[in-house]
Amino acid sequence: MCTAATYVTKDHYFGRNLDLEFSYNQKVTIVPRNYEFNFRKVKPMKSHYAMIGMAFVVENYPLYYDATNEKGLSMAGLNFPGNADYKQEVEGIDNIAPFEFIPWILGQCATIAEVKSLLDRINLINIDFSKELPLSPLHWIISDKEVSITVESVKAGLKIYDNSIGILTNNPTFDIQMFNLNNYINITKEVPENRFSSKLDLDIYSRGMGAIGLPGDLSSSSRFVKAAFTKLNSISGTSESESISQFFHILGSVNQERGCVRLAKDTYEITIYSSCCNTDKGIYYYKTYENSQITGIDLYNENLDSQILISYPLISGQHIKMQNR
Ligand SMILES: C[C@H](CCC(=O)NCCS(=O)(=O)O)[C@H]1CC[C@H]2[C@@H]3[C@H](O)C[C@@H]4C[C@H](O)CC[C@]4(C)[C@H]3C[C@H](O)[C@]12C
Repeated sequence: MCTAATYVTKDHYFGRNLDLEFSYNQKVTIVPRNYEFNFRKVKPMKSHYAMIGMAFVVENYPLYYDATNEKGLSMAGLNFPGNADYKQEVEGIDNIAPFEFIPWILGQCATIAEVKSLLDRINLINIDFSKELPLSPLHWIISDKEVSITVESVKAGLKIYDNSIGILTNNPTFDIQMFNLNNYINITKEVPENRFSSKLDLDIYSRGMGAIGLPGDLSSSSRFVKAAFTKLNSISGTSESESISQFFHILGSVNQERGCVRLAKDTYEITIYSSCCNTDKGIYYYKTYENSQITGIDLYNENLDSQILISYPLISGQHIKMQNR
């Protein structure tokens, strides 16, 4: 499972939890403006917007999980098993493989309006990156500094939803996830009133009782509700430190701890990394399951006019600051 979120204070933030039972060798990867992007069915992109994000680099190709470009446009792919349906090639439109989708959009677009016009002539095709890295069943959240959309290629075609809450998890389809929020209309951050019965003298014996009924399990529909509630009620100061702290707390509300979701004997899904990109400043922050310290990588600290991919391996292991020695 995975969860993606957006958040605005003074700046705009975009990030995700990557939940899985194993790791590819993903790294924070910067694609400079003149790296040549090759595509299977459309013309190469020789120059484009620079971008930063998490990618598994294979044969010098960045297989992005999530990324942000220099215009602040961001995009993340999340698992969508059983629903994702990629199509056969169609002549006369842009046939893009799912692993090319993030570079295709972030390379050319600055805003969601521009993304929507590219999506008008796109066909997500069923082409594997390789035999070893076959098609991933994904759907995507794409956000500029103002708004977000969700893109789902399903049996019925390409669905584009306005994502007014800036949250995405996994199944079911986005329209159903949004409808499901109706079931939680009563949940509140406030001290609840007794609406059960005026004949009973019910007691507020604890703080937080307004949110009793907010799901706490790790299913994708429950994480959608929990992350939406946490994000929509989030308050923080506007400094970078306060903003990214709050962002990681939003993602932390739907973290997967090792041992709670078993997939097979001795195999458990965990939150492998959490990311938070300041999309205005181009700084990509991350934490990993074994490294709670926040690490940042600055897009603008690199030569963005080069042609060569830049990758930073994830720093692993805890970095504990001892205070009395
Ligand atoms: C599995 C990842 C999404 C996390 C998630 O939703 N996990 C939940 C699993 S489940 O619902 O509970 O089964 C996705 C996100 C991005 C994906 C990767 C990117 O799309 C880039 C390449 C694409 C290649 O086709 C396959 C390998 C791959 C490297 C992908 C592997 C995997 O599918 C990733 C890592």
